[in-house]
Amino acid sequence: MTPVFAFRDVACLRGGRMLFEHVSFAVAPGGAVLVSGPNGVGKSSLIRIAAGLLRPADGAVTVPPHRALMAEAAALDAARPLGAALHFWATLDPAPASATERVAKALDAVGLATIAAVPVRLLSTGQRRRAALARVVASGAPLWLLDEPGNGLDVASVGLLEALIATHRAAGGAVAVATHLPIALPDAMPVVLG
Ligand SMILES: Nc1ncnc2c1ncn2[C@@H]1O[C@H](COP(=O)(O)OP(=O)(O)OP(=O)(O)O)[C@@H](O)[C@H]1O
Repeated sequence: MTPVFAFRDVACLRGGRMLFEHVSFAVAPGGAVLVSGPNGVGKSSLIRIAAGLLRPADGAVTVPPHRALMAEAAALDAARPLGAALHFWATLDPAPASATERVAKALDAVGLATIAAVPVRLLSTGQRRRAALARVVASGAPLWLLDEPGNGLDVASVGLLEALIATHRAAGGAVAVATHLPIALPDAMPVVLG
């Protein structure tokens, strides 16, 4: 198996404190990692290391060059209409389909197509989370890094999230989910911190 996403003996040091050490896993295309553990153990930090936003204190990280991160902040321009805000980022993705096509499909997939013209600042909390998910879907990235993706989502939207992850994996994509909420992630590799 050639892993698309792997940690080998990774350690994370933050604020002078060793959060975790010797974290190892390897995921093939279509695979998933489920990162769990109590508050403050370093779940978000692990995701940030995978995203390239935080340097590991030790170990080796294998990730594809193009990956999509869904974290607490949606990183969408609050003043722009939702569709335009997503389009801005989608034009930067190295994906074969056009940005316009990817954004339209992603908005449809998360059930926000009818509010594409609404400014991001007017979205509800759950809609904002689904917009962040649309950003991930539109990216076309082979690796999705999802930090607490279920936060702020209602039951139906969590089902939607699970279905989108399943579709991504069925197409050969990989995913890492850090969460303290239950999520259906069949055959995921568990990474339990703390
Ligand atoms: N920039 C920083 N500098 C120093 N320490 C930090 C920094 N960011 C986070 N930490 C600390 O690192 C620890 C782990 O934080 P992290 O957000 O990775 O945990 P988590 O497992 O995702 O927590 P939660 O479940 O509460 O979201 C916390 O104690 C936090 O205070």
